[in-house]
This record gives sequence, C-alpha cells and structure tokens, in this order.
Amino acid sequence: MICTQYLKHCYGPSKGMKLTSHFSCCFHLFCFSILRDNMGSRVSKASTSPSEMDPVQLPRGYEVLEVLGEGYFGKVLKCWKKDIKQTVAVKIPKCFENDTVNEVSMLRRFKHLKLHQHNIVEFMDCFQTRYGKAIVLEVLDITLGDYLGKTSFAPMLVSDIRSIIQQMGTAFEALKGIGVIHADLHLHNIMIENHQTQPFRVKLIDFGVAMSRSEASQGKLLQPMAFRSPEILLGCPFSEAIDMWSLGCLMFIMICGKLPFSGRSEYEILRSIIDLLGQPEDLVLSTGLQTKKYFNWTESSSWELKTSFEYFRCHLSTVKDHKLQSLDDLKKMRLEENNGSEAAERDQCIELLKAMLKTGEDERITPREVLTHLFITKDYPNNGAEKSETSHRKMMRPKAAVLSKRRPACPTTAPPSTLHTSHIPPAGVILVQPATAENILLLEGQGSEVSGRSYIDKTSGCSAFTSPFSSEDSTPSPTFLPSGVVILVRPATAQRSMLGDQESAVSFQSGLYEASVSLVTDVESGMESSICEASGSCENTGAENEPGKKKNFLRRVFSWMRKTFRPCVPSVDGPA
Ligand SMILES: Nc1ncnc2c1ncn2[C@@H]1O[C@H](COP(=O)(O)OP(=O)(O)OP(=O)(O)O)[C@@H](O)[C@H]1O
Repeated sequence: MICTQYLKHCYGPSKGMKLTSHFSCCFHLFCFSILRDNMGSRVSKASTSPSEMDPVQLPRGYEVLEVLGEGYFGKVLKCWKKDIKQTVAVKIPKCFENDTVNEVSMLRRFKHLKLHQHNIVEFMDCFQTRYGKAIVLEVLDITLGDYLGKTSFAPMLVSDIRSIIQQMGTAFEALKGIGVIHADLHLHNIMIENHQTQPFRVKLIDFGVAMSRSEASQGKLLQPMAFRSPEILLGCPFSEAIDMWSLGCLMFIMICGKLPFSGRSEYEILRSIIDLLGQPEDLVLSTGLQTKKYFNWTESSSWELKTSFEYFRCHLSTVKDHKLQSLDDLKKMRLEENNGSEAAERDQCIELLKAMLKTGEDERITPREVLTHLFITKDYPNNGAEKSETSHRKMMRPKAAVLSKRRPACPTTAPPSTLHTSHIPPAGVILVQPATAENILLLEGQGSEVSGRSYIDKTSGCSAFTSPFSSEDSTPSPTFLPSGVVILVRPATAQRSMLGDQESAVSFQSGLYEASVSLVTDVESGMESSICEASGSCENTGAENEPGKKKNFLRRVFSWMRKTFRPCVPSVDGPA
C-alpha cells in the first residue's frame, strides 16, 4: 500500500526542494517510491498558510512562523518564543486521542538527565492546548529522510554513515541506560541539526510511543512495518534490541539507498527478512504469539514459513527493493575512487550492519557494542586526519576544502578512450559520486528550472552528463541525478550489452540503473500516475492535464537512460 501521507511529504514544497518541473516531480516520485511503504508518514513544511499553521490558540508568548512538519500524532510549528527570544519547535497534538502525556513525561525525564547531550532532542517546555499538552523543543533542521530525499537516496559515504551510526549509538546507549525503548525509529525520527553547516550532526526525536522496559509486554504492535523487528512481527518478548534492528534497517538504506525488507503486509516483510537473513531460530519462533499465523509446524518438528498461497489464499508476486542474496554482497560496493581503505572500512561497516540485523534479539548488537565496534573505532588510513578532529569541526570545515578532499577526480561519461586509466573502476564496479551535503548545497541554489546538463556541470565542476535532447528540443532537459550522482560506466561490449538487457541479471552495483528500469516499468503500468492521484502531489505541476505527453516524455528519457547507463555486470560474482 502506498503511503499517501509519506508521498505528500516527499513532494510537498519542503525547504530546499523545488519541485516545479514535471520531470523532477516524477523523478522524485520514482526515487521515493523505493521507500514508500510504511516508513513513517510525514508532511514536512507542508504549508505555511496561517489557518493551518495555527490549529490551536497558542499562548501569547509564542508567534507562529511556519510549519516544520507533521506526523501521525502531531503538527510541529516553528515559533518565536518571546521571553527567551529564541525560535523553538512546538509539537501540537492533532486531536484528543493523541495524548502527549507519555511523551511529555519521557522528555521531562530526559531533560533532567541532560540527554540532549547524548544526541536526543532537547525538551524546553510544554503548555496546555485544546487537545492536550503541546511540547516545546529545540528547532532542528531536516529529517534524515528529507536529506536522503534531496540526494535521491544516493548511497552515502562510509565516513558519513559512521558519523550518524555513532551518534545514534550514543542516543540508544543513553536510552538503554535508563531502560527506555524508542519503538518508532524511522527515517523521519532522526533529524539533522543543520544540514548546511553540520550535515551529519543528528538527533533522535519523537518519543510518542517510547516506553520503559517494564512496559514492554509481548504482543504490542510497534515500529513502522518496514523497520519492524522479527520479535515484534512474531509477537515474541522484546526489549531495547528492537531499536537496534530499526537502526540496522536505516543503516542499510544509508549504505545502498534501498529498503532491506519490503512488502505490503507483515507476512511479506517476514518473508523478505527470511530471504535475506534466514529463518529465526525455532527457539525464538516458539515464543511468538503470532508464529502460527505465519508458520506451519512440520512433521519433522520444525517451523516452516507458510507459502503465500497458504497465507493469502492466492499467489503473490514478491516486492523486492534489491537483489542481494546476503548482506555480504554489500561489501562489493565502492563509492570513493581515491580511498584506498574503502574496502576495509566497508567490510567493517557491513559487519556492524550484520550484527544489528540479527534475527535473534539475544545475538543482536547492543548500543554499547556499536560504539566499540571496529567500524566506529578503528583509525582507517584515509580518515585518520578527520578522526583527530571533533565531528563538529569536521562538519564546519570550509566547503571548498571538503569538496577538494571528498570529490574524486572529475568523473566523466566521456568516451572510455578519453578516460585516464586510473579512473577506470575495476570490473563490475560502478563508481557513484556520492551526494554529499556540499553537492546538495550547490544544488539548492539552482532549483529545478536549470537544465540537466548545467545542473550537473555546476555540481561536479565537469561535464559529466550529457542531455539526451538536442538544444532545439523544446522539452526541458531532465533534471536527473539531481544530487550530483555521476556514474562511471565501462564500455558496453556485446557481451555486457546482452547481460544488460536481461534485467534479472543486473547486479547490485547497478542499482541505480535497475531503479531507472523499475521506473520505466512503473510508468508503463500506470503506477506513477496513480501515485500522483493518491498523493495529490502533481497538482502544482499541471502535469495531470497532459498525461499522454508526460508518459511519452518519461518513456523517452528512460529509454535513453537505459541505453546510456548500460550496467556493468560482474562476470562471476554479482548477485542475480
Ligand atoms: N524539533 C524539531 N525541529 C524541527 N522539526 C521537527 C522537530 N520535531 C519534529 N519535527 C518535524 O515534524 C515531524 C513530525 O514530528 P514527530 O515525529 O515528533 O511527530 P509524530 O506525530 O509523533 O510522528 P509519528 O507519526 O512518527 O508518530 C518530523 O518528522 C519533523 O519533520
């Protein structure tokens, strides 16, 4: 089921995201569609009309400035708090049922323990409204989901992933220390403090369903479905370890821009978990209140997952976001051309991921162990200099310096013969110029009116991308790869072309290609237009008036992408 609210959030006029062109709207629809199911619905900075901004009378001391976001339970407004002369975020319950008593008492406790120093949002105050207590918090910038959206879910650099995981490890270690389970971790409950000046300084928000360990009674339905741990899916006893599972799911998205487990139902999520990680131990399954719903007890005295026919009474096509056969396949990724230690770093990164995504909660890594894991603590040659700086200083480094350090030598899609040999990636590896915060900064100034070509030119500082359309073509050049993602493609040989034509053989590394193919499929099946209808997100583009033109345009664009970004399929080891 497509989450309409999530889509609204994705396509609403949020800060720094100008979706004025029809193409960029559809491109983003496609990019976000990979994360569409049950990832936590959001509306960010959805509206600033005064009637919507002020759903309740705020006390006199507050002046409403804008809407910062909206979740299932609350609307968050940016306000000027006159007595302290500071902007604050005010979370207002939407209706009577959305009682904030639990959240307020949790946040009071956190304030007392100064947990804002442990990457948890700072609670400032609260006041009574018509629907319950409004919560006054420090203002944060954008959610991790919004950030990834700005980069079209491009894989992140390992060093940036490390920074976020280390901070979340700190937050969850603090919560575990006081026996609190967050129970609602998703892409929009991690917020970046300031994505322009401190792109990877993050805080954990939303304690609406947080609970103490003693309240963790078996059978509770918690966590967004795509991030739901096996113990919650199965109705087993659970603990703080459920948050580590969700953090593992987020880490997977940061690593490769895809959902680890996808599906439209709990059964499908469970099946997706089993496909990638194997079945939980029988000992775990035997404790689940829901186990019999999903599994059969066989004659050989073991649990066996029901077939989709047994479960749904019909056959079901699998919905998968990736083609990995094991998490180890992620070790083959490379993003940084000049980072000699990337392989070693990525190995450790994936080892940590595997430790977070253990199906048995007893085996799963604890926050403290995350903080002492080699991926977090080891001095890798390439980031030795960075490690000696505090993360704050690292993030405050002047933009130009960061750019020159991070950006690999000018990537290009020029004919292979003109490529310097040192720029040619090893067989089967696609180098993706990661969407760094700096790229996004550059992009933000440009908006979607800029043509695809100049967009990329300005971003990467080199001619990396050539529009498929001649300058005479009245169709605006597409703003693909808006995040500055550049793909280095090996020359298409006859053999590779054959492989490339078999979509099922497309390797993981060609995920971006694969994604574009899936959009073509989506568009062709009319799914994209139904997403627009469901979300109402295309209203402003005027695109709904010209469905045929829109469809043709997208077909042309993606057939060009298909031909141009011929995937590099590893000859032997790429996951099918
Ligand atoms: N301190 C803050 N500063 C800026 N924006 C915020 C802040 N807190 C929340 N937001 C924005 O408001 C959105 C909703 O906030 P929050 O997650 O607390 O609401 P919720 O209704 O409890 O959500 P959920 O549906 O996950 O239960 C966030 O995703 C974010 O975009």
